Amino acid sequence: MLEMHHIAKVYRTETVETAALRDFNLHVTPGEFVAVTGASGSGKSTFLGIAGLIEAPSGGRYVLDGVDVSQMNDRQRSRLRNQKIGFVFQAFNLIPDLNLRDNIEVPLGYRGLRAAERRELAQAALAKVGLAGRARHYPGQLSGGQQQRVAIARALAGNPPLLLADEPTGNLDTQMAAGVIDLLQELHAGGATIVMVTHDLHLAERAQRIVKVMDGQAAEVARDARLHSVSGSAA
Ligand SMILES: Nc1ncnc2c1ncn2[C@@H]1O[C@H](COP(=O)(O)OP(=O)(O)OP(=O)(O)O)[C@@H](O)[C@H]1O
Repeated sequence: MLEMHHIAKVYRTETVETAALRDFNLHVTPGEFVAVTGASGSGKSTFLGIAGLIEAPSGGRYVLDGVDVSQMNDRQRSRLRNQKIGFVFQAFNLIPDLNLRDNIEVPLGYRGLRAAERRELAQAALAKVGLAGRARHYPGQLSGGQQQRVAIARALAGNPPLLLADEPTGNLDTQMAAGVIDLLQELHAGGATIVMVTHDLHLAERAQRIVKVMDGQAAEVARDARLHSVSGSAA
């Protein structure tokens, strides 16, 4: 689904050159739920920007859902992004003046779907996240956890092969965060491929696999190490 081979990303200013990613390798297979974690400045956002086709890598090869996107220009990348990727952001990014159904329909419009089809997909996505009865409500009438569920519905409405989540519970209290992670786990159980960036190790534990970014490189976190780091037990 997502294959990164020796990805490099260098940011250059007049005086400084920063290697944000260097020899970054990651394979995510269809149906996996992967948490990407790491310290501040380790390169998580840079990874997400490249994975989400927002930025181009400086080097290496990135294959997304069978398509080599390494050499694509901005226009080609953004067209593919609409088809292949559903994004979930920390700040939900819902449009306050649109009701929930219209919020979900916006990106479906970018994909060229007709009105009746958009409506059907939006309603189905709302049902999937348990908010079918709220289609005409506005984001401001919902709790933060519910807003994030709508944002997840928006991300998955067009059935993109890959769901990318950037600190999806960062703006939520513990209980609401747990609900959002439950939902991601449900979607994963239903076959979705999910890559979630989080600095929170407890949340990362809820994923099927954890990858830690250190100094611009990805390392698998072994299961024993995970248990040890969270519970203090190597059992
Ligand atoms: N646009 C940019 N221009 C210059 N340097 C950048 C740019 N974006 C990121 N960097 C640098 O690249 C490195 C990786 O940054 P990145 O934002 O990917 O880390 P992060 O793990 O997401 O951090 P955080 O958890 O704090 O968001 C850092 O040293 C950062 O300063």
